[in-house]
Amino acid sequence: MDTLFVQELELRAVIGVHDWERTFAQRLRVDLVLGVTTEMAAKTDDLAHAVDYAALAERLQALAAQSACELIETLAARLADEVLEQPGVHWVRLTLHKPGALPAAKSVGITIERPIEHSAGEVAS
Ligand SMILES: Nc1nc2c(c(=O)[nH]1)N=C([C@H](O)[C@@H](O)CO)CN2
Repeated sequence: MDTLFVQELELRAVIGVHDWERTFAQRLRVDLVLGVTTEMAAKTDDLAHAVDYAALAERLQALAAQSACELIETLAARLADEVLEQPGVHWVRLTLHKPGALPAAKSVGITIERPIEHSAGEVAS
């Protein structure tokens, strides 16, 4: 199994448990590691046989922008489900950072791991 990664993708989302957090979109960052098979993409040199990380990044940014979760756990799970909807993704490890959450810390966040069985998405061969 190969891995495809995206580091520090910027997202914006309404997120947080406090009333003041419900009034504006906060800046978040997400790190992704995807379990993928790359043999066919490498053999054909054709994006149609690869997981398109640019298209995936846009989908995650759009999903975050439309969301309004209270907890980072909830948004992370929804983002992971979206990743697993992509054909060819077998599993995902996703870290969601909320840099502004704790003034005394550089960042806080959560890392979740999900196998394809966790989602309704199908794996394309
Ligand atoms: N486990 C979590 N703890 C907290 C969260 C969260 O999303 N998951 N969120 C908050 C607040 O929204 C915080 O970011 C700002 O005070 C607190 N704890």
